[in-house]
Order: sequence, then structure tokens, then C-alpha cells
Amino acid sequence: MPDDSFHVFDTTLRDGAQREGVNLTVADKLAAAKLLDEFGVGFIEGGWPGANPKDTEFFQRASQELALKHAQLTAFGATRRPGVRAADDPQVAALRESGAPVVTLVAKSDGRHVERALRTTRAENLEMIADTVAHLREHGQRVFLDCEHFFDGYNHDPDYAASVVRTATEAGADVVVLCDTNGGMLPADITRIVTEVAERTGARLGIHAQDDSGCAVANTLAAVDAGATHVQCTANGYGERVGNANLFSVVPALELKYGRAVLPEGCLSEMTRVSQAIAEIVNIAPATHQPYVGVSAFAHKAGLHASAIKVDPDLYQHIDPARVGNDMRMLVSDMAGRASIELKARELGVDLGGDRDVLGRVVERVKAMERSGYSFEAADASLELLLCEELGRPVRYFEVESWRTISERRPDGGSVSEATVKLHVKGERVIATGEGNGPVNALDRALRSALEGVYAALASLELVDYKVRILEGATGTHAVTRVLIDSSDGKGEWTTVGVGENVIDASWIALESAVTYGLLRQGYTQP
Ligand SMILES: CC(=O)SCCNC(=O)CCNC(=O)[C@H](O)C(C)(C)COP(=O)(O)OP(=O)(O)OC[C@H]1O[C@@H](n2cnc3c(N)ncnc32)[C@H](O)[C@@H]1OP(=O)(O)O
Ligand SMILES: CC(=O)C(=O)O
Repeated sequence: MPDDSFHVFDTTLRDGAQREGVNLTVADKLAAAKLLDEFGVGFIEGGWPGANPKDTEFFQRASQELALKHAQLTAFGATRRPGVRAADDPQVAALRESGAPVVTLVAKSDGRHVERALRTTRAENLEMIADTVAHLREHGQRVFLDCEHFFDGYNHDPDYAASVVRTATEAGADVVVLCDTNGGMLPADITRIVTEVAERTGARLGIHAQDDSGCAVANTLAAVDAGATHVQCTANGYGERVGNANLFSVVPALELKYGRAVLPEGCLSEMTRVSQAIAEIVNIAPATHQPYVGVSAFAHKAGLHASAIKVDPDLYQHIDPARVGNDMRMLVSDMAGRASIELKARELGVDLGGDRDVLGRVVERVKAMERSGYSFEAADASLELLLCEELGRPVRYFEVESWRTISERRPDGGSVSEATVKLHVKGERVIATGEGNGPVNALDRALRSALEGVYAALASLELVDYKVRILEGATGTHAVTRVLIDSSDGKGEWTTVGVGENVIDASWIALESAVTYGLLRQGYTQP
């Protein structure tokens, strides 16, 4: 269990919720808090009690419904208003009554903000800080002080900014968090200022970095290098404007690069799962290229990379993906070489026996097909069928004689499509028809109707996504259509690709492969 000497402080439910497009319910916040606790952060800032009914309810319910194993719940709020006692300020009362053992107070530390935004004197701002910190401490709450605009304020007037840090510490704040609120600092600024403030005040310092210059993670680590022992971050970097320092980049950097145990034992390997689960709650598709946890974080496309990875994955990876719960993947495309194919086949469970001829043929075929518009990197199932073909074991559960579709616009404005497929299945000629809301849907129904009598498990197969892209002049002469179909049998998903001169041709190829691969997954033997 990490001790109190270093804090991983999560503010997803407060600053993360300030991201445009995020609107969390109380139930969402409770679910996310459970995940963050499982991940092992030390503090979860749940919101601003008293600022809105949802956050007030969150703190009421959290004390009853959340049995946190690792984290302490933290309430966020501002110092008292100018000219009132902290004891009489209703917003301070909401913090006191939140039931949270820890309060993070936001305070002004840039003299210009004190005078222009708060419209009070610099001396009164120091009074507001001292009074509010001391008041909450007297009521038994631990207090951290977030110094808003600290770095800009320090550059403008270092003495005043430092006096804010001293005032908070003397009043009983455990940590004074230096905030790059506008997110414009660069790592060298952070290193210099944190070092100077630590020397001038002797205070325990933390860092809260917004990402407006794209440096929030680097700035957070620069602050740690300069002595900060408290890092404020958000899951997947969610936050106001462009976001905050990403928890899922800062924590692995500390654990794996700095060798600092900031999480309880065994939690780091849950990181990819937690990141995706929180993305689900927040209703934002996980960022595929996010460091450490993105689906592409350890996906290798270039042939040269694959050839070295075959010898040792560490040659092209900064860490073992398993340490953060992620996986290495090989991508096969026209940038592949033999090594890429060999590793991908291994990943798919196809034994190519290291046969250089087969590998060479697959490379050539993939490159030629990609030239004509195919894309295999997202279509593992089509690639696996191609590998089987090149191994001399083509997967064929049926032979296609022909297919056709007709679409009809009806007088009532509705439309319907019909399809007929003619197949040979286990020596029988089968003709089947299907109706659908479009030609591809009709073809899918006709194909299933032709096959279901022989392959009953087809009933569990479902087409879950269908993507079409028109490729301008991919062949150098005219446009072609690429179709990707995602299918599922309830136990897993697979993707197939088809390319053709028109959308129905391309769809048929992807559909036929989808069904063939589905039958292969079900373990049917070929006739
Ligand atoms: C950098 C950050 O991200 S800090 C987090 C910011 N988060 C939020 O603002 C989200 C929640 N906020 C809210 O729901 C509302 O803004 C509330 C409830 C806090 C305040 O609402 P209102 O009372 O209507 O005030 P309003 O939002 O217009 O202005 C903020 C007030 O707080 C004052 N204030 C700002 N910072 C501080 C501070 N550190 N200490 C005390 N008062 C402060 C401002 O001067 C202003 O005072 P005024 O009402 O006398 O003009
Ligand atoms: C406190 C905070 O969110 C900031 O200064 O950015």
C-alpha cells in the first residue's frame, strides 16, 4: 500500500466533468469512483458540493454507497467570499457538511486575478485563504489548497504567489498545489518555478497541469522532478478545454520509468480495462492512439519493426504491454514484410511453419490487393482466410453459382429489396431468396436462408457494423468501393473486407467471407 509520502490525486469527477460534452449523472460518478478506487488512486475529487444538486447528492450517496478500499473522497470548493467569515459562508458550510475527509480549496494566487476577478485586495485574499483553511482544519478535515494560475502569477509577482503558499501552509494546508490553470507552461518553466517555490517556502507542493500546450503530462513529471509529491490528473486526460494531465500516462511513467510504487501492488495491470470502462461511463469512444492504453498503443505496422520484434518485442516497445493490461498487435498492410505476416499468423493461431515461399506469396498478394483497394489491417478474418488459401487449405463451405438483387420503390413511398442466391452446398444445388430493407440486407437473408438448413449455428451470426468507403482512383483509373463488415456470434467479433466496382459487389465479397469465417469459428468441417 503506498504511503502518504506521494499522492496520486484524481479529479476526473470534478475537472474531468468540465470537459465539453461530458454530463455525468450521480450514478455515473459513483460507478467511475469505484473504478478509480480499484485502480488504486489515493484521492478521488468527487465534485463541488453546494455548487449544484447533483454534486451535493453525490457526496450524500458516496458516504453510504461507496466502500472505498484505497482512495479518500475529496470535496472541491472555493475559499470563502471576501468580507464574510468562513464559518458564515454557505459554500464553505457545504464543504464542511459533505462528509468528505479531505477538502481541496481553490484560491487565487495571481495578484491580477485577486484584483480583477475576485475584486478584492491582495491582503483580503490571504485572509480568505487562512480563515477557510483553518476553519475546515478545526472541523477535522484535511485540506489541500489549489493555487489557481500559480505559474502565471509567479512570473508576474513571485513574492505574492509565494506568500499564498506560505499562508496556506501556516493555516494548516497539508499540500499546496501549484496549478497551471491556463495550461500554457512548458516543462522548463515548471522545473524552475517549482524548485524556487520549494526553496522559498519549504511547503509540501503538488501539481495540477492543464494541457493547453500539449505538455500537461511532461509538466506534471517536471514538477515531480523538482520535488512535488502530489499529482492531480484525470482519467484519459478529460478536463476543461483540451483537458488535464492524463492519469493513465502519469501513473505508468511514475511506476515504470521512475520506479516509484504509487499504486497498490497489482493495480497497474488493470489500467487498460479501467481506462476503457471510464470512457464507456463518460460516453466518449476510447482514444485508439492514447499512450499505454489505446488499442493502437502497441500495434505495429511497419515491416522493419516486425522483423526486429520477431527477435525481441522490446526492440520496438518502450514497455511490455502486459504491465498496463494492454496487448501487442501486428497489423498487416502494404507496409508488411514476411516477419509481419509470420507474427500476425501466430497471433491468429495459423501455423505457417516458417515457410518463406508461403510468407513471400502472402506479402505479394496483400500488397497487390491493397493496391486495388483492400485494407487488411482492420480485417483479420479476411486475412486468415487468405492465409489458409495460400497454405493450400482454402476454406469453402459452399460454392457460389450466382446472386442477384432487385430494389423496388413502391407507390406508397416505401422501398424493398429482394435477393436470390444460387449455391452448391454439400453436393446440392440450393436456390434461396430473401427480402430486406436494402440490397445487402436482402443478400444476407438469402444467403442465410440457403445455408441454415445445413449449418444451423448460422442463426447466432449477426452483422453488427457495415462501413463503406469510396476510394478515388485506387486502381489508377476509376473509383472503387471498399466495404468492411463486423460480425458477431455472441462469443466474439470478426471483420471482413470486400472491394468491388460497386457497393453491392464489394458487400457480397465481405458478406461471403463473414459467413465463411463464422462457420469456421463454429468448427464445422468442410464438405
Ligand atoms: C480553475 C477551475 O477550474 S476552478 C473550478 C471551477 N468550477 C466551476 O466553476 C464549476 C462550478 N461552479 C458553479 O456552479 C458556480 O460558478 C458557483 C456555484 C461556484 C458560483 O456561482 P455564482 O455564485 O452564480 O457565481 P459566478 O459563477 O457568477 O462567479 C463566481 C464567483 O466566485 C468568486 N470566486 C472565484 N474564485 C474564488 C475563490 N477562489 N474564492 C472565493 N470566491 C471566488 C468570483 O469572484 C465570483 O464572485 P461574484 O459572484 O461576487 O462575482
Ligand atoms: C484548480 C484547477 O482546476 C485549475 O487551476 O486548473
